[in-house]
Amino acid sequence: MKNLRCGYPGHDVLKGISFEIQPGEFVGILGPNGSGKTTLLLALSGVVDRRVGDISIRSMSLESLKPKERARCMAAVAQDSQVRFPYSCEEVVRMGRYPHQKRWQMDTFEDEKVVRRCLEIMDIQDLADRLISAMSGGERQRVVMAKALAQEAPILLLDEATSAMDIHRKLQVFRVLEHLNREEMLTVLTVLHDVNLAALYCRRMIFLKEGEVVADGPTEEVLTSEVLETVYQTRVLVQDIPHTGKRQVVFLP
Ligand SMILES: Nc1ncnc2c1ncn2[C@@H]1O[C@H](COP(=O)(O)OP(=O)(O)OP(=O)(O)O)[C@@H](O)[C@H]1O
Repeated sequence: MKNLRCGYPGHDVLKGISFEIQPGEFVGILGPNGSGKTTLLLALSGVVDRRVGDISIRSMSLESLKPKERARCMAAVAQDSQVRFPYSCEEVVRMGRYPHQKRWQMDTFEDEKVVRRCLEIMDIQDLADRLISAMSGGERQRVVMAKALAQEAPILLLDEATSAMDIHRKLQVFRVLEHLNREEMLTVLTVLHDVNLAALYCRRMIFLKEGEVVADGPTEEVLTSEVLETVYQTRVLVQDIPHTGKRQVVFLP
């Protein structure tokens, strides 16, 4: 992403953002409400048009990719992934295979295998026949995550994709993502409000404020009280936790 300016009619949200992400990185995008995190992911997915600047993926400009090619490159989970029709959970996960299929093509053995695997790794086999419209928020998020993984794209964009899950489920999902990231080179770019969850799994963090990057680097370098107090205007205590080797943040009242 090079010098990207974009936003909505009448106002630019991102004010000249540049960064490069290498295959196999696990990156957290953090920042206050309205700082432009969702807009950044929407620009990367090609939903919000850029006004100035360039976005390229594997040396190809985003605009040169056809929708199905984009979907084979990147899978995305939106902040509020509502599925308004009464599809079963399995049908929703199956939709993730669409970018790999030709028109009118029946599901192949490979499609079936991938759908089974994604139901299993998101631990939703028991929900397979349930209607997505009749699921809890956290259950629905696991289904939508399974659908994104079924796309088998090398890049995964997540926008608060685990926000409705309990802590056990959040950690379970992030452990799966970490495994796919390390073993299969899945590149993960995730918007998160939970700084401590990000600190456990993201090896790089990009902090946005008012549409600009205020810090970008390895987690151990940018997750500091100075950066957090600048970004969130809140006093914090940053600690390195023994046994885990991870850094965690306490927000002070
Ligand atoms: N469809 C839209 N039309 C006009 N303005 C929008 C639209 N969507 C978002 N905005 C505005 O753009 C700015 C950035 O929004 P964005 O959703 O990218 O922020 P965010 O960092 O993801 O926030 P949050 O943490 O609350 O999800 C905000 O000021 C918001 O009000």
